[in-house]
Amino acid sequence: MATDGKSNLSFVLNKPLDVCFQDKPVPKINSPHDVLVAVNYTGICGSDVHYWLHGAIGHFVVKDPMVLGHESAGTIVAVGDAVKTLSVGDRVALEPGYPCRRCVHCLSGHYNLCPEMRFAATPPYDGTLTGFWTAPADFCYKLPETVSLQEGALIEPLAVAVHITKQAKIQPGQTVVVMGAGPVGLLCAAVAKAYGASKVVSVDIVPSKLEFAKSFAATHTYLSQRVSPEENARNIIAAADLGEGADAVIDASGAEPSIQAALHVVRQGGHYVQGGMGKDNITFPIMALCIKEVTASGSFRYGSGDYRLAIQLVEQGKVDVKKLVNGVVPFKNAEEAFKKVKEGEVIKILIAGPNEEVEGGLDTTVDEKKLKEAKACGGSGCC
Ligand SMILES: NC(=O)c1ccc[n+]([C@@H]2O[C@H](COP(=O)([O-])OP(=O)(O)OC[C@H]3O[C@@H](n4cnc5c(N)ncnc54)[C@H](O)[C@@H]3O)[C@@H](O)[C@H]2O)c1
Ligand SMILES: OC[C@H](O)C(O)[C@@H](O)CO
Repeated sequence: MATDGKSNLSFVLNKPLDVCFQDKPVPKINSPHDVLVAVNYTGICGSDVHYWLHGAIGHFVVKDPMVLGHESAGTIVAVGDAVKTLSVGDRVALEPGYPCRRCVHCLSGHYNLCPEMRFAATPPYDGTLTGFWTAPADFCYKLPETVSLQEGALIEPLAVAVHITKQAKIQPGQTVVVMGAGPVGLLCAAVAKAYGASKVVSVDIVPSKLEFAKSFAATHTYLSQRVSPEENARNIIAAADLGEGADAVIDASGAEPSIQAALHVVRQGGHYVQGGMGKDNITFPIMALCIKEVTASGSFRYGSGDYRLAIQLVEQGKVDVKKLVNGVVPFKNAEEAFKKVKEGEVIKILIAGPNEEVEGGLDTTVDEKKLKEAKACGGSGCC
């Protein structure tokens, strides 16, 4: 068997700031529709860092030790008898949440809203920072030849951005403002451009993040000031010559001042999408929403078609996810990687699987100096 002699070492959160490595049994394929995947690379998401620091996100509380990680790509090592679409050796991006497939949300195509969702590294479910992972074959997406396994690990946050940006209903030639230039905001900016936006304005409170955004996808940037949301909004409109306002505004910060400014930046009849997750309750400019007849949507994770589109965007060279990766660390350095994300020293860092050789190790030279000013959540309130 391909797992012989291989480690199923897993990176386990016991309680806040208390992690350990545990050699767990290699999981078994329990359904003929499942596959067994050797995990090659895993990215760290803000939510992983949040669980590591606080042991909870909202009502999701880590009560028992939980394996972290959900942004992964791997290689198929075994397939169930009924699997027709994947073979041993295929390289795949892992979609880390499995819905019930039977409820009204699943049956209407919105499986991301399934109340029975089993999502990796959302308690009580273990995550993908482990040697081997079993998954339904239809939640493993074969990577094209030209897409690397490291890029494959970035498909998860890109799928988040695809889902958010879809809700913004961007038409070719339209203008888009993205609040927040962390990984999700950067990817939303790139997806908006791929959807044909003529102007994509990245807004943040950290100058170095905006410099990177300009080199990545943004046509314009704006450094948010400590002024009223209305004034920030007027400045954004002026900086990018948005006329009456932006056709679509995406919040990828979760920060209250950013959300407030967003409602003043969007044009009459425009679209506003809430992707950022910060405080549960904020003061919200509801009159602007009403009077301008803004269409507002929330966005949660990803649904039908989002992973496939994310992979296509990478394959076609429309979103260069490699640019976001500052370095790759061996599995034994997983906690160090979490610290670097928390300190805002990296945009994305990948942790190699426990059976993966890593050459070179972490390289934060690209952005180390600049990004040191940033905090992991950039003050959005999530951490
Ligand atoms: N909707 C979903 O399914 C989903 C999935 C993943 C992440 N998220 C959320 O999306 C958000 C972004 O994720 P990320 O990984 O890029 O996080 P991040 O913390 O790296 O990025 C947030 C960015 O917002 C910036 N920011 C803070 N205050 C601001 C302000 N007033 N104006 C403008 N920018 C401001 C920060 O400097 C930072 O660059 C987070 O809130 C995260 O929880 C949502
Ligand atoms: O990318 C998926 C997200 O990280 C998760 O949904 C998390 O933020 C909430 O559980």
